[in-house]
Amino acid sequence: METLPGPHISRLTLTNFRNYASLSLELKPGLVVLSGDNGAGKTNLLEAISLLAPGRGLRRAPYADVAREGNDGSFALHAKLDGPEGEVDIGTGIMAADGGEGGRRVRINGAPARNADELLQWLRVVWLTPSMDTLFTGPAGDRRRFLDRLVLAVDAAHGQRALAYEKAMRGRNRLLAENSRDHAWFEAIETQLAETGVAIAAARAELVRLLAAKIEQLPGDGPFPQADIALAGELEAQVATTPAVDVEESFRRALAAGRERDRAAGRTLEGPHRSDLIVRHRPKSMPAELCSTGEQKALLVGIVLSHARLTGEISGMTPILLLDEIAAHLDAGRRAALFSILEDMQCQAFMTGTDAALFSSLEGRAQFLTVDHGTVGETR
Ligand SMILES: Nc1ncnc2c1ncn2[C@@H]1O[C@H](COP(=O)(O)OP(=O)(O)OP(=O)(O)O)[C@@H](O)[C@H]1O
Repeated sequence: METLPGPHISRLTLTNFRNYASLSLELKPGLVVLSGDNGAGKTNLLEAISLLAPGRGLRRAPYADVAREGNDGSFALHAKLDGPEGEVDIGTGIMAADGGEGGRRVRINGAPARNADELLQWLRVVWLTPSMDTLFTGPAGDRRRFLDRLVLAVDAAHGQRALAYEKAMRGRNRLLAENSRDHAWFEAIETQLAETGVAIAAARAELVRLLAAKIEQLPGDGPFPQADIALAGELEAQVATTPAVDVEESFRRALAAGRERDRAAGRTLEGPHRSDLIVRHRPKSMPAELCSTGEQKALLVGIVLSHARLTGEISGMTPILLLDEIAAHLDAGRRAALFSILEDMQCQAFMTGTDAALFSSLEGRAQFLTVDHGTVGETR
């Protein structure tokens, strides 16, 4: 399937965002290199772009931390997008009067959006940050969150599904904590948990199936090794072989049967909030968590690039990629390979580094910007 060049940000404006009092940047399609000293504001810029996707951005920070310190607590971002369907204006931020309550506002072409999920009609943003270096060795929750973001990029309904599941789970946990024996209440909540839980598991299983097929297309002896990916989770295993209604029913029954056990534990012990993503380094036949730091990074890059291709095919929109300190763990050969893959994908990709020299092979093929204390200048 033919993938069109992705939408790209042609202008980005920041007001009172982190260490930027005000900034207006003209951006080109393709590769953008942001270099500057530690603390200059490179990651802050990527964070701003990540807020053009639903959610709390790549740091998952409270909005109070995002607003420029010493100000009134407000911040605003504007992006002009050039996409297959023409130009789109996106605005998001927090007003001082809101105080962060009720989430950030989103406007698309001047009109208020119902929620941030509407952004997915216009662009997809995918990121890879140094905090993800511990993805394979860290807690399962990090991998679940990573997986759910991958699902959300190809299936815009996934965010609402996850919210509905969490809400139902909080409701059930509250009943457990209150020592309630209200059977009808439990049944109503557990029915919701079963419906949304199975929908989550099915969406994850579908994503893993599609992504695994895409990973197959990475060259077997290439710079970014093929990963074997699988889901570890009761529901995810069942949805692969059993009709969803039957999985729902058995999950509902298991929840009802597990009430006293969960009451003793103080929380719901079963469900897709306990699942994990299992990754193996295929050429080495080794669990990802036992690979070297550089090997894990290369594995992750392979997964993220495969996912970006998949997203481009499914949504028709190649995602905008945010690659924070990407060059740090990659040797020269892998860096060059990454650059040429990104160019082939025709996506706008932002890459940061303290050392612009790591990107010198991109001279004439990328936009180079220097970041310095909350200002950004064009270097060449
Ligand atoms: N709300 C805020 N208001 C003002 N400044 C902030 C705010 N939040 C963070 N900063 C400042 O932003 C700077 C960090 O910027 P950023 O994380 O983008 O750095 P970086 O260029 O990516 O650096 P590194 O190379 O070290 O990763 C710090 O100096 C920090 O104090």
